[in-house]
Amino acid sequence: MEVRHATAPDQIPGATTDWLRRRFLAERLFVPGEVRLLYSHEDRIVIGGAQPEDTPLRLHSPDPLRSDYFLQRRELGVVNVGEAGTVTVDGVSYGLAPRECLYAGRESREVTFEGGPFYLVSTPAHATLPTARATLEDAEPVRLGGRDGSNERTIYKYIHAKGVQSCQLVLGVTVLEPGSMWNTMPCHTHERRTEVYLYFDLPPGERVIHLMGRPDETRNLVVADRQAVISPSWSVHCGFGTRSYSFVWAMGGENQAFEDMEQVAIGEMR
Ligand SMILES: O=C[C@H](O)[C@@H](O)CC(=O)C(=O)O
Ligand SMILES: [Zn+2]
Repeated sequence: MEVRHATAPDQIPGATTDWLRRRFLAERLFVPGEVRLLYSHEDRIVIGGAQPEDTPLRLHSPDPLRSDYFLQRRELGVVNVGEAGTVTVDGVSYGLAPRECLYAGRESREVTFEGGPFYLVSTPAHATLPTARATLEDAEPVRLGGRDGSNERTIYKYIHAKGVQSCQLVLGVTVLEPGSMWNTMPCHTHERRTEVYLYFDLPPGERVIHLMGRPDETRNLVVADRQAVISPSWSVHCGFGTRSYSFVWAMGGENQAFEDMEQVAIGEMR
């Protein structure tokens, strides 16, 4: 498991493209036949990809966690970013349609994956909450944006204060309409949470130009399908694609108040 240290905004001026990509972009989470994990010290979020081939894959507990099993002190969100799939938690199997979500609570001992592939996001957990599946309908889809802004999109909230319960994880999926390019515009920061975006449903030859950094000191990352960007609390996170796409957004930190964000007017951005 790769471990990444936390960063500070004063490291951004002078940063090279390569440095930015090594710190903030996860390029290879999805490898056939593997569960790949990445530990970020930003709110101790672990992200990963599970891409089973002919045999099911099992969630292991890498040494940096120093735990008997992965979810001993953690909770987990799983999103199917591929075709139909099944996630089994301690002997109970949950079928997940494309873009659907499973929450696995703390102290779940055995998690296995078939089909998918699946994107994984985990945060430390102080309590044991029930494992639960969330379908697209459960998420009470909200339409946002419009044609004028090239940002017609539907946001599905799965794990949040009024949905599937968790200790700190907040997670959902946003799906852009064909012909819509922009996500999260106008953009924001949230001083009390780290957020990670995993872009998916993007055709192989296409890219998302993701903007990050302080509002008045932005940089871009050119992101391919099934790559993730870590946004520390001080960083904006928004982007536009060369085609429409979907993304999983997931947060961990001080609170779960989705609306607790600092809005950034486009005129403040540099
Ligand atoms: O803090 C919240 C997140 O950045 C996302 O929910 C934004 C998003 O999905 C969108 O505007 O499309
Ligand atoms: Zn956000």
